[in-house]
Amino acid sequence: MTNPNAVVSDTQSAIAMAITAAVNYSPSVPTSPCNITLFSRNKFPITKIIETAPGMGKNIAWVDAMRASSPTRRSSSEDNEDNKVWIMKHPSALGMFEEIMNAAKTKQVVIFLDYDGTLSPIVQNPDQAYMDPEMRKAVKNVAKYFPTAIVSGRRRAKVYNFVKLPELYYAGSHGMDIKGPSSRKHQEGSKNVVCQPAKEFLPMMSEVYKILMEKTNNIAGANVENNKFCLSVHYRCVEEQSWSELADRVKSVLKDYPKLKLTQGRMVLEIRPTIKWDKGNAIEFLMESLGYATSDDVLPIYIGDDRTDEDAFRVLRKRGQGFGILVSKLPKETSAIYTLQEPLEVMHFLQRLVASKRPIPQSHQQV
Ligand SMILES: O=P(O)(O)OC[C@H]1O[C@H](O[C@H]2O[C@H](CO)[C@@H](O)[C@H](O)[C@H]2O)[C@H](O)[C@@H](O)[C@@H]1O
Repeated sequence: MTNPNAVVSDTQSAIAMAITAAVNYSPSVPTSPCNITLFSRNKFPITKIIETAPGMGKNIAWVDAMRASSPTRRSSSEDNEDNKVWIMKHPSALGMFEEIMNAAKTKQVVIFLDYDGTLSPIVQNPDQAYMDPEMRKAVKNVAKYFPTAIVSGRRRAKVYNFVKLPELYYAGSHGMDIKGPSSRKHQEGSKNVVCQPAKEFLPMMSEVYKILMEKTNNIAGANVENNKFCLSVHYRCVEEQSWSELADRVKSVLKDYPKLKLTQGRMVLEIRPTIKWDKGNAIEFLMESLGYATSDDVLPIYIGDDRTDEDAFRVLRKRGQGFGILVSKLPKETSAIYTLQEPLEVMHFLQRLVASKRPIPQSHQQV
C-alpha cells in the first residue's frame, strides 16, 4: 500500500523531464505517482520560470519545455567524475566549517533558512511536511545566538505552523509576506517588521485560487495549495499522462490574468504576481530591517534547496558577503558556495554553529 506521506527523493521532481525518454530512468522503476522514486541527474532546469501568462503559446507545451531541458543519461563513471568536480567547486559546509567560522569571527552571523527540502524532507502530501523535533530544537538554539529567518514559498501562517518558533522572522509566499518575530531578544522593536509588496494582488489570488480548484478538481491527485500571495498546483500525485492536461487548464486560467505568471518548482506549478520580488529581495529587506543594509560586520548564511533559493544565493554573491549553502545530493548549477546533502546535514550544521558559540568547558581546554 502506498504511504501518502512517504519521504520522496529530492530528485523526484525531475521525472517531469524524464517521463517519456526511457533512457532517463530505469525501466524497473514503477511509473504510477506517489509510490515511486525516479532518478534524474539534474532537477534544476525544470524549476526555472517557464512562461509568463501573456506569452503562453500552445506549441511550447510546458511538458515539452521540461523534456527539452532534461539531461541525457550518462555512464556512472561520468557521473562520479561530475560529482567530484562539482563537490570541489561547492564543498561541504560541514567539511568547511572551520573556514566558515573564521570568516564569521568578528561578524554578526544572520541565518536564513528555506523550509521544504531544507528543514523538512520532501514528502508526497504538502500538508504533512513536518519538521523533526530535533531540527526544531537546532533552529531554536541557533536563534538564541543569531537573528534567524525562515524564507519559504509557503504562506507565512502555514510555515509558522510547521516551525512553531515565535522568535524567528518569517518570509512566506516566496518572500512576499514578511513579518518580524513576535518574541525576540536580539532586536528590540523588530516585531514591527512587516512587508507585503504584492498586497494589491490578494483579491486576485483568492479569485484565481477558487477557479483553479474548480478547474482541476476532476484531475486525480491534483492539489491546489493557497499560499496567499502565490498559488501552488501540485502534480506529484497526478498520473503522468494527465500532467499536460493539468498544465493546459492552469494556463487557460492564467490567460485571463496577465498580471500573474507561471513558474515551476518541485512537482509543482506556481502562480505568482509579476512583480519583481523574490527570496533575494526578501533577504535584502530583512538585512535592512536588522540594520545591516550597508554593514561590513555581518555574515549572512542562506541555506536552501530549490531554484527559488538561487535568487537569495545571488544576492549574497552580489553583496560579496556571507555564504549560500545549497542542499542537494546531486550536482546542480548554483550560485551557492557550499553544499549540504540533506536536511539531516542542515541540522548538524546548525548544531555546530550553536556549539561554536558555547564556551569550551575548562576540563576540555588545552593548556
Ligand atoms: O520555499 P520552500 O519552503 O522550499 O517551499 C517551496 C514549496 O514547497 C512545498 O512543496 C514542495 O514540498 C512538498 C512537501 O515536501 C512536496 O510535496 C512538493 O512536491 C514540493 O513542491 C509547498 O507545498 C509549496 O507550496 C512551496 O511553494
